[in-house]
Amino acid sequence: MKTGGGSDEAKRRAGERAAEAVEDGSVVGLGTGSTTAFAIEAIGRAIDDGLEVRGIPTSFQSRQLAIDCDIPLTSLDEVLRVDLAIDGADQVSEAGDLIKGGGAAQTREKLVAAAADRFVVVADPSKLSARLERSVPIEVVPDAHTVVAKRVRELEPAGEPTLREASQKDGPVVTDNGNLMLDCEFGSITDPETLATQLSNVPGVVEHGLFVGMADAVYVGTDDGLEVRRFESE
Ligand SMILES: O=C[C@H](O)[C@H](O)[C@H](O)COP(=O)(O)O
Repeated sequence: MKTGGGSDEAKRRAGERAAEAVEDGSVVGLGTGSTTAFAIEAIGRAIDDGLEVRGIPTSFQSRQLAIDCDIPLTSLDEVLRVDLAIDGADQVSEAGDLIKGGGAAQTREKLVAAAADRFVVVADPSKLSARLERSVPIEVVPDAHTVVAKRVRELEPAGEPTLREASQKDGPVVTDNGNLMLDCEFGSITDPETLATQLSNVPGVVEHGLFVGMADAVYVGTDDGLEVRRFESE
């Protein structure tokens, strides 16, 4: 599993606090990554104690973990809405915008977050930044990776794309959806909303990792506490 930079204790605090917000009888979106894993495990323990929920996983990883935790699963084909989606982030700006996709899961994560009444992000302080400035992960259909990379270089502001290479396989990372990943460096992103629209408009882009105006709250765990930042999602 990909792991973020923060301490496990900080991640655990954020994840477990988010799990406390899951209500009996609800449908919960199960995000991907090392921070959300703490929330999924806590939901599993609550189910052992009688909580009734159904989960919608956002990746192979979160599905497997949910199965291990005996969380009953459903899908967006079976339910019309998600009550609460819980997910991690690679970077969180002061405005509450996110960069996601460090684990190549942003496409299903965005689907589930967009279907949710409430979207809670779990993070540790290493994820916080005044502006978004990490590279933006973009899932592309395999035939399109060269032309999408060219279009990204031609954007204003221009991005510098790198095809994500697998670490224990020759060749590229292949996503859960059978696609490839471009990590695109834009420097400090001054207008995430415009960049998000530009990227969505490039043919061959399946989904990018900019989540603009989507988070309702960010739970930031630390080694000895927790800060809750609330936002008005669009
Ligand atoms: O594709 C992966 C997801 O967007 C993750 O939620 C994100 O990378 C954060 O993961 P972690 O909690 O392990 O830092």
